[in-house]
Amino acid sequence: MITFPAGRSLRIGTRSSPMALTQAHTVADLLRKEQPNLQVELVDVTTEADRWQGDLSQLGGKGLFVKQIDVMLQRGEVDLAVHCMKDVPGDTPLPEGLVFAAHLPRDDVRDVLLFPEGSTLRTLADLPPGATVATSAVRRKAQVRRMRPDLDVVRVRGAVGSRIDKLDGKKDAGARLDAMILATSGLVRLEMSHRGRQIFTVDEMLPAVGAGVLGLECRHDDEPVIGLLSRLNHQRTMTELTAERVMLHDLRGHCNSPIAGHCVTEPDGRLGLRGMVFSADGTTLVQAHLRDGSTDDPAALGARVAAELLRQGAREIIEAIPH
Ligand SMILES: NCc1[nH]cc(CCC(=O)O)c1CC(=O)O
Repeated sequence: MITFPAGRSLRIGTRSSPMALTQAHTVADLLRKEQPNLQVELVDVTTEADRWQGDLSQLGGKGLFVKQIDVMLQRGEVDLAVHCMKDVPGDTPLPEGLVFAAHLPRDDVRDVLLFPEGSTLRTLADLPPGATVATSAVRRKAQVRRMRPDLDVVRVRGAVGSRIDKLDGKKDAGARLDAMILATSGLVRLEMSHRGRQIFTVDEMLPAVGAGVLGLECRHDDEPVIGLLSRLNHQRTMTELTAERVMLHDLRGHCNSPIAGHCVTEPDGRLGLRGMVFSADGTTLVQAHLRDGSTDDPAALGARVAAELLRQGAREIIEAIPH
């Protein structure tokens, strides 16, 4: 076993949003538990995507949140990046020389509905016809439209905390929002889970590929860091994530693709993977669910589900969405 050199400090590159900082601190704490006298340093990175206030797809997609930190990692300016796997693009290979050395145990994958502070509403069904629901993900928009075609789904951007401020009318007065959809895991990380009302089941709203998974990325030749990180790896999460990401890759989803994918280890020990591809308005949808995957070869399951979705016309649906 390669031990981490005494005296070397580990630099974690992180965005300065509250959620990114919480995630970086969580990883720093886990690493210090593995190696009690480890020096960990957080290096703040403000990405172009953090500064951009417009539609992310115009800037090049949400992959930009990870790209800038990846460049610093390649240059050796930081040693470790903590990425939400949901934000790691599936249609492009990992940047040269970088590797995910570990994935933490998956958090809650489900999406959750919030209402403005003080509202007595509890579920999507409580909203009056034509009410406004905010979300930035086409995947969520399409699935809301399936449950409530009468609702007006509008885009919202920014860090989770500032989105909630918008919902509460504390920002952008005028753009009244009646409800908002966010990731449960994000709310939990920000200690705001008390704001969640209806948690959607995965049947109601299939999660994004990689939802709730944090990936720890480093240089592929940085053996001391790889050795340290690999002690934090959660095998089941890694296996399920592999099936989902192979599916995403085979679908060649672009950053704005309305693709959902969720893999679970079934009680019988087999892998089950469900995938969905939606048109932007949610009116067209293809789906596949295979439950006979082997944990020894999650990639094969991902490829089979992707092939089934493509057979049903997924390519045409994906290409029809502007990107
Ligand atoms: N797109 C932003 C983003 N990236 C990861 C999460 C939450 C954590 C996760 O699902 O991994 C969020 C916030 C949200 O979607 O509400």
